[in-house]
Amino acid sequence: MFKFAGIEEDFRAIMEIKHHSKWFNVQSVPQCYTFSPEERPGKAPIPICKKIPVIDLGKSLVSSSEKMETIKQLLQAGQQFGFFQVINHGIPENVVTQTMSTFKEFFNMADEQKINVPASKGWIYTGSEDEVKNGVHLWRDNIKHPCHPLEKCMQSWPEKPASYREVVGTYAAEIRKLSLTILELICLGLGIESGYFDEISQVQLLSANNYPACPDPSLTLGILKHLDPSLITIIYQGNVSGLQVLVDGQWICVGALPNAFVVNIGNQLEIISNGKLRSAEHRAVTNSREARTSIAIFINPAPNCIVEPAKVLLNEYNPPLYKSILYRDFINASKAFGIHTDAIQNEA
Ligand SMILES: O=C(O)CCC(=O)C(=O)O
Ligand SMILES: [Fe+2]
Repeated sequence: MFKFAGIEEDFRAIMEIKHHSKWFNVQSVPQCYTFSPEERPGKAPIPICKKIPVIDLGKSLVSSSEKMETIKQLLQAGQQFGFFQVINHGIPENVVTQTMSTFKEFFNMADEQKINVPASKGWIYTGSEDEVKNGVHLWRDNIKHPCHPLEKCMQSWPEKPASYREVVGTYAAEIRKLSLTILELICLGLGIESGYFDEISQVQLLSANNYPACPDPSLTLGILKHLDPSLITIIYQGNVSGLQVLVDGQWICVGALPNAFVVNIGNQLEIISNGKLRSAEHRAVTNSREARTSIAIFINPAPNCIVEPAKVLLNEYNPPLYKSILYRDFINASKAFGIHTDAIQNEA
């Protein structure tokens, strides 16, 4: 009995260290996670905004007049908020729930299984300890990797959890179909020739986030205010809200609706629409009650695509408001993917 008492104690001590070694297991927000008063969310409550349109995509299949109505709603939402939600989108609920469970399982794995060498692996895991913006750590862990074409990238995805490749592959394929449907409806609404986006939307990048519960959400952020460098981004946030959008200088919160996807206009679609659709600044905040998982899929142009206002939208009264730019140059100049910008472009 005496012989093992010490060992047991050591074991307990090791378990304690392991338990506390999770960066978010703290009683208060450490200084290195505290954003400046200008950047932090603060204590003022930001209620869920009921005005962000929830668009029933199923209706667009019913008749051509319903389709025209859906297109009108998409364009209005893209102009006014740069954000909308879609329901009745045709993606089976079990595909979405399995994908969320797989990511939760992934983020719960021990760090040794997640840390990797991005250049050789084809996926990038960034734990909060390694992610610093404006000198402050983000309150999130993140994984990024390309997800189209599947046959090219899937074999380089994480091997654990065992279901990762199959489940996330199915999800990515469903999101691809949905994003092409939305882009085609927007295309029709803008009066651009059908199929314009098929060619220009060949890169698809997945970015999943884990935002643990936080002892003081007023001080820190999951993601700082930013614009997406995509055509569109499709986000699933489950039933925990935390996404906020800046509309007319005010932060508003996007409600978490069951089985709905949040869609936002990225700055490449703003350019192509010559400013008719807007890309709105947004951020992710934390909460003190529960962890939040979100899955964002960016639909992007290929690095060698020239992005410019669509020619049919331009005339003497509507001059181009944006210069033509090679997507690679845009990404390199904006450093939209931070230190991983090169790795992500090479892998795409
Ligand atoms: O977690 C979210 O809801 C926001 C994700 C996001 O804005 C991004 O990944 O660019
Ligand atoms: Fe974003």
